Amino acid sequence: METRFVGIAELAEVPSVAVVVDVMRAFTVAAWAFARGAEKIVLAESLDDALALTARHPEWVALKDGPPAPGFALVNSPGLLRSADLGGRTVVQKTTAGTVGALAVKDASLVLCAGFVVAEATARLLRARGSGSVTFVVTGEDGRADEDLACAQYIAGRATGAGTDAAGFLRRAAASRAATELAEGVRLGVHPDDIALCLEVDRFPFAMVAALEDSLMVLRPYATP
Ligand SMILES: O=C(O)[C@H](CS(=O)(=O)O)OP(=O)(O)O
Ligand SMILES: [Mg+2]
Repeated sequence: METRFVGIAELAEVPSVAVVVDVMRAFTVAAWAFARGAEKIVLAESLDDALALTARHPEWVALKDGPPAPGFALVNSPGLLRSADLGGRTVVQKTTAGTVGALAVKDASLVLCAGFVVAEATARLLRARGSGSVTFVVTGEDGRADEDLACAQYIAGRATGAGTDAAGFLRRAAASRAATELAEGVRLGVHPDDIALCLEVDRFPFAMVAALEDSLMVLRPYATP
C-alpha cells in the first residue's frame, strides 16, 4: 500500500482512497455521535448551510465547533456529547478543520473519516479493500497538526500490517498544539475529558465512511468484518 500525507490545501487532484483525520475533535465527536445513536451525520459546507439544512429538516440537529450558538444544539466536544441521546437522529456537523477536509475529497471513490477512536476499524477496512494507494488528509494546521499526522501514520502502519505500537503516536498527540490549547482553554466549547476521549485508541469498533447522497456529504458508521 502506497501512502501519502497531505494537508487540505495540498490536495492537487482527487484521490482514489482518502482517510481524513481529525483527532481533536471533529471525528472523535462524530464517532461519539454514532455511539449515542445518531443515524447519520451530514457534513455541512458552512454554518449558514448547517442552519439552512436544519430549517428544512427540523428533526435534524446542528453541531458546530467553538462556543454554543443559536440554532446549534450541540458543540464539537466528545465530553459534552457523550451524554446526549441521539437515537435515530441526523446530525449536521460543521467544524473548522475536519468537515472541511472531508468535503475537500468528496469526489474520491472511498472517503473514511478517522481519529484514534476508530483507528483499527479504519485500518481493517483499508486492508480488506486492498487499496493500492491511500491519501491521508491531515486536517489541522495546514497539514502540520501533529495529533492528526500521528494518528494518520498510526493507521497507515496498522493498515500495512506493520505491528505498530500506539504509545509513541499517542504521546505526540497528547503533546500537540491542539491538546495544549484544549487544556489551556484557548479553544471553546470544551469538556475537561475531551483530550483523554480523543486519545482512546479503538474505543469504537466501526469505521466511518462519507459519501455523497443527493449532493450532501453524509457520514455513516461502517461495521468492518
Ligand atoms: O473543535 C475543534 O477542536 C476544532 C476547532 S477549534 O480549533 O477548537 O476552534 O475543530 P476541528 O475541525 O474539530 O479540528
Ligand atoms: Mg482538529
